Amino acid sequence: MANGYFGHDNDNADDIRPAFHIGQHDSTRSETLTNTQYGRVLNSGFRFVTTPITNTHFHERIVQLVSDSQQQSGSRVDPIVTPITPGDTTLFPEAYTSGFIGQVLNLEVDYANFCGVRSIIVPGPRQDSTQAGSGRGIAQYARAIQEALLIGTRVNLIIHLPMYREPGLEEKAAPLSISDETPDNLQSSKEIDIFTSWDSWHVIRTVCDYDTRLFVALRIPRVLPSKDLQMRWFSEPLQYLTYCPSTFQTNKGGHPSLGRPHQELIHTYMRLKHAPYFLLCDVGPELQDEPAAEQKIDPESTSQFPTLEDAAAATQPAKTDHKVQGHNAYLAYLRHLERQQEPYTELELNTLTNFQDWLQSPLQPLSDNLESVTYEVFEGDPVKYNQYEIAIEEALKEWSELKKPTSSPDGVVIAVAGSGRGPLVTRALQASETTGVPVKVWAVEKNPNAYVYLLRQNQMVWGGRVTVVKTDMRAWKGPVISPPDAPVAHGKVDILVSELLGSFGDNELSPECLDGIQHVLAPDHGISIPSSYTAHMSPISTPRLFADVKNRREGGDTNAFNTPWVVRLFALDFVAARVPDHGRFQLAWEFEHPLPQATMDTVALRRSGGVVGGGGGSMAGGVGANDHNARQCHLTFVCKSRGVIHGLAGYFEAVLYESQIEEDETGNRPKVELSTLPDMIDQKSKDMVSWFPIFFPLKQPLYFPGDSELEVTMWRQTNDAKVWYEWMVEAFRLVKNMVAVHAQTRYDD
Ligand SMILES: C[S@@+](CC[C@H](N)C(=O)[O-])C[C@H]1O[C@@H](n2cnc3c(N)ncnc32)[C@H](O)[C@@H]1O
Repeated sequence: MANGYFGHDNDNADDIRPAFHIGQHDSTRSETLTNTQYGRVLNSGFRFVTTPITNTHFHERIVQLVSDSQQQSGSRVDPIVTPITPGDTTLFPEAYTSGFIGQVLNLEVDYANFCGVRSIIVPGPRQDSTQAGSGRGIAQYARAIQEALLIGTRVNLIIHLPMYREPGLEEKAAPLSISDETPDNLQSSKEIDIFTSWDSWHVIRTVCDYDTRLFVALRIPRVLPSKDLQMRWFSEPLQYLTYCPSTFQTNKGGHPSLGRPHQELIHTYMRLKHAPYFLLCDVGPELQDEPAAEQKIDPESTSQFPTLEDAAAATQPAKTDHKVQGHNAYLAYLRHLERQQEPYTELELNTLTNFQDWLQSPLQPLSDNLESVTYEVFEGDPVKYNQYEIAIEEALKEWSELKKPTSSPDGVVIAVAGSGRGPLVTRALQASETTGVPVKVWAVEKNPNAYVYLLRQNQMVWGGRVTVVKTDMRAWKGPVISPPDAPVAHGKVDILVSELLGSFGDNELSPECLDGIQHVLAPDHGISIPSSYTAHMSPISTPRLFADVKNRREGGDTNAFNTPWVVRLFALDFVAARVPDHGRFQLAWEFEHPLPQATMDTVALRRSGGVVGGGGGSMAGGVGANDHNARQCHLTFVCKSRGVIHGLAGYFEAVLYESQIEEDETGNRPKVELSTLPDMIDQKSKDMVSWFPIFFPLKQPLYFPGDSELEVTMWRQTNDAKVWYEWMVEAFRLVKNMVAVHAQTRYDD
């Protein structure tokens, strides 16, 4: 059948794709479904269905109450709503599907909570706070949701909101009172501000203090907004994507379908680890032939609650009902899209999806001794090691071409500083074999357990070609070059290979360790792989991570907001625009190795206490021997759309080796590099997963208006005993001749 989405697909059955959970909602439904009706909906292919908590009887009762109260002129006291009666609802504890609620939230939430309901979809506000005259309404709405979360202690509240307010398409509901009506002149603006609906959500969740039981059901419009709004919603806790028939277009075969932008949006959103469910609204099946449950229970019998048996009997299906449910074209189309989803790659299946937005404390390989299994995880990513091997190969080739001297008569002396279980040692030996340049390899490691492993590797794999040394690299005197029976003499190293990099480059103290071993490097021709590394950052909106960090702090981790977390950032919105001179990702600072001799001489002088007055010693009270590794940056990010940030995403790049011979037509020398920057990783080290980004959280989310500048100041602070980061973000907006300022300051120790 052409374009009917029934066909078999030829995909590989082993491919695993994101699964679509598709439910059904009927906006005209006023009663809980009977078992038969429920079965019918499930039989037509839906996985779940919504039910109202209360019925029209309840709604009419409330409207009447409001109207009576308004007629009592001068009355400023709210009418008292009597409790829900059996006539007000067809939801009983044995029915437990999710549902829409209307007015009088607390009563309904409380009752639903009693019935065992776990998810309640609450219609969102019909106007947004940024629309004139609506601010108070949103505040009240948010306050009501906050209270409902307290009352419904086990339910998730899911606020149904449009992605943006499509002009003329907003639902028109009968207002409860005259004061709820909006004057026409407030609705007639021709300008479309697409962020107003998100603004309302932001107010609601802020009032609810980022409660982790608060979610969004996002109504998808027929015309999608710009990508920045799509990504803003992507970063929010999405529970449902709701689609009405009006969202779909009709294809040539007369069947509902979605255009390319919609397909791309679904593709993006469905890569989330906790992907949203689909809710198809008002697409059938028709269930009118089944008598409504309400008709079987006398709405006036408010004094007598039916027994569970009576209620169950009243909702039994009619025995004569044999109507077969038809094919649902909307559902079939979504199933078709499900089959079109890209299968997960090996990398996504095994690593990336599991780690999405999962906060990890950064490793401290200098102060802690890593376990074998941690090394095994490192070794699972070949990309990093391939890049190192290429860098060593290039260095050896050029060593030979430039006829550089070697520190040993046996060949180029390579020391792998911080060898772990030895993967870089293996790569160094391979590079020597590939290039034919002889090498003498030393493996230096301070972890006593990894040292045992290295000794075994040397016996079993490297054929005794490596000298293994157990020491802190900063205390190593260099390769022993004297014969066993002569007084000990130390030689130099030609190529110092290390991998001490953290997610922000320098955060695992690579600069401090490499400074400490630099004295073994051959002074004139010795090189370091890596030769330099840089830290980069971008301000981000990550409401879920903010809630996670907040919960950790409330759970007793008092340093949760002072910790830079390692995390595979995924559900995030990069709020900064890409504009000339102010990129989305900006360079914070750089480290280079080896350091110039003059710097090393100053460090030595300070350490020996030889610098007195004028420049010696740090403000922190030490001798200042590590002051040269302090850094500071002040960066300006431009934000076109308004939003909120929850922290800074940190990345790094490293130059492993830069050619000393070749130059391209623009005078640049070819480099072997690593990068974790989202816009560079594919070019420099595709598929590398050894490092996830780092997240520097803010203690309070920082809201900024449209056309703002975010100014980020960060420090790498150091005294003689430790290294730490401090960070601060300010938002500026130019208002005629005035400057509006918000500020945040955070630090880590
Ligand atoms: C990130 S791991 C890398 C290990 C290995 N090169 C790899 O790629 O699998 C860093 C290693 O450096 C070692 N290390 C860190 N600081 C050191 C120091 N000051 N002296 C010696 N080893 C050190 C750690 O014990 C750890 O084995």
